[in-house]
Amino acid sequence: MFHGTEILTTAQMRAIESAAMTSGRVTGAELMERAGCAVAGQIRLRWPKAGLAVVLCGPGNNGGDGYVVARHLHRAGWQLRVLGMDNAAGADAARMKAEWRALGPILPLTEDALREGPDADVYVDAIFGTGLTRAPEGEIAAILDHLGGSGGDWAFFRERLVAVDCPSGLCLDSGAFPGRPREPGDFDLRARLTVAFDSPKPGHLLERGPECCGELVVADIGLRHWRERDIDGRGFRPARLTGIWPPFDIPDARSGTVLADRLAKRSSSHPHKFSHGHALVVAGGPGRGGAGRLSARAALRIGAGLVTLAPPAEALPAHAGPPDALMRRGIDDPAGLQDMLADRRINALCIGPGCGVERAAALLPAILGAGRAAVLDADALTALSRDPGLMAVLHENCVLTPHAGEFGRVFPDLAARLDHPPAPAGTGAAHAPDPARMARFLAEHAAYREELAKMRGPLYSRLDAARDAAARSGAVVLLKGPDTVIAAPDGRACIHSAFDVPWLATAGAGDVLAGIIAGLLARGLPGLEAAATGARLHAEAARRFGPGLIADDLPEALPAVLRGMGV
Ligand SMILES: NC(=O)C1=CN([C@@H]2O[C@H](COP(=O)(O)OP(=O)(O)OC[C@H]3O[C@@H](n4cnc5c(N)ncnc54)[C@H](O)[C@@H]3O)[C@@H](O)[C@H]2O)[C@@H](O)CC1
Ligand SMILES: [K+]
Repeated sequence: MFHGTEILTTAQMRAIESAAMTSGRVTGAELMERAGCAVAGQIRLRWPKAGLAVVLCGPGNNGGDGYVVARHLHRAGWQLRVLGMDNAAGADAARMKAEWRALGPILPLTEDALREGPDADVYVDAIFGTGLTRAPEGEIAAILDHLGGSGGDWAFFRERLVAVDCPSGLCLDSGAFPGRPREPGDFDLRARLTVAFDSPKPGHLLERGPECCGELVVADIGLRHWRERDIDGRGFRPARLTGIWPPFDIPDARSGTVLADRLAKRSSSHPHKFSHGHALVVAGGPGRGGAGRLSARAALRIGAGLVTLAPPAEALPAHAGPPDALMRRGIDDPAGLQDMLADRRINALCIGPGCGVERAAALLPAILGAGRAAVLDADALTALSRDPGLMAVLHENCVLTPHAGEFGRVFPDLAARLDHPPAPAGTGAAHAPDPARMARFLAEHAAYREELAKMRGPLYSRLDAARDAAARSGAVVLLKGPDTVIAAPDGRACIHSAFDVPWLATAGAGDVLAGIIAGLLARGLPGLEAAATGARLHAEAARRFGPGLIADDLPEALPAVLRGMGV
């Protein structure tokens, strides 16, 4: 399975937490103590001199964490103003609240109380965490808007806001704010630092999450045992949702060495060019060649043993330039393609970049009919959207690489759900495991954990969309963006968050990605792994090159990336 940092949905997080507490080896109060202590520790690391902190505590366990933060900062000599609610729920949060009350007062959680006090050094947002089920309203919405800068002082709060688990109002399964537009909005809460617990959640990495969370620290609160092993030792790996290769400095990301292992295992000790596969890149007619050549160059650089570029015969002269390592062969029609595919050593195909929609539509049936690993990008996706019959021929070694627009063409209903997210009241109940189901989980955990991974948050997410698209098409779907989501038909999924390389959004970058994935497929990686590894290497090449990057630079940056990873 994939390696990288494991990501847990909020339902998985709750299940693991419940399993830990049910075991009797740790209590909810102990977990809360560890969580609050970790947040206070991170604050003290960044603000070594004790100052004034305002702690905003919501109605649930996120608020409970807030009272623990207040107590630890108080012990460290900080001045505190704690704002809380009357109706704190849950025994653990109530206990933490009472412990704080023995040390200091609790002011009402209102915008007036927040505004009345002096400016603080740190504002701790402990209003809502993984339990958010709907858009905040009334007084709490006013407080969150104020912290988001409705009073004109967003930069002031941005420097001082520390979020417990997430900025409140952010949905940790989707990275969007229920009740708000999906695009960046006025007064979105933006933290300087977010301290999450045990594992990142999808919402830390998708959509608005990375920008609004600020620096993300994932604190270990001692749940690893239950994440990796259930009480009878059979294993509770969150095997259905994993894998980021983070721009964040998450300590247990083991991606580099594991990737090296994976690629090394694909090479025999006496490598031959055919042992590294043969990729065929279908290119377009005269004047359209650049995109296909970018893909082909990338497939070569990532280590496919042989790469053949296949434009129409009349365009062969236009494709005569470097690299000389690239083979060329004209293919005019499906019969020509089938003829070429008689060579069984061609084990990975790439179609779409610069191909032209008509040509893609003509060749796609033969490409898919060959049953070999294939990347479908750009014009091939448009052709696919025009011929739903082709959807039935897709298979799990096909990788579809749509950006949002292409995704909307191929899966219009799923894209519409992303554009107009329903936010029905009470959907949160569906993603909070109830005690009876939890008991069943303890008996039949294997089936249940899969069910859990598929439970959804209050908003339809890019992760949900990619998974639904993969399940429907039977192919691996890589939904491109700064928050790329890669999903397999069986529900496995990866998120590759690369908000730190905005210069990767450049013409031709997608053609290179398609070529990298085709090259990895040729080298024998299965669809999901090829797509996720490709997304990672692609972003890493851009990161290494830096601003000023054009797509032509990406394949050339790959050797250094591979060297850096010990491949
Ligand atoms: N998962 C874990 O392992 C741990 C979780 N802890 C904390 O517990 C948090 C989750 O706690 P809870 O499940 O109590 O949930 P929250 O504290 O996030 O939310 C509190 C309650 O507010 C209600 N609510 C949700 N949306 C609302 C809205 N828009 N307006 C008004 N009320 C709303 C919900 O009914 C929920 O019960 C985590 O984010 C984390 O901070 C930690 O204490 C320690 C360990
Ligand atoms: K919070």
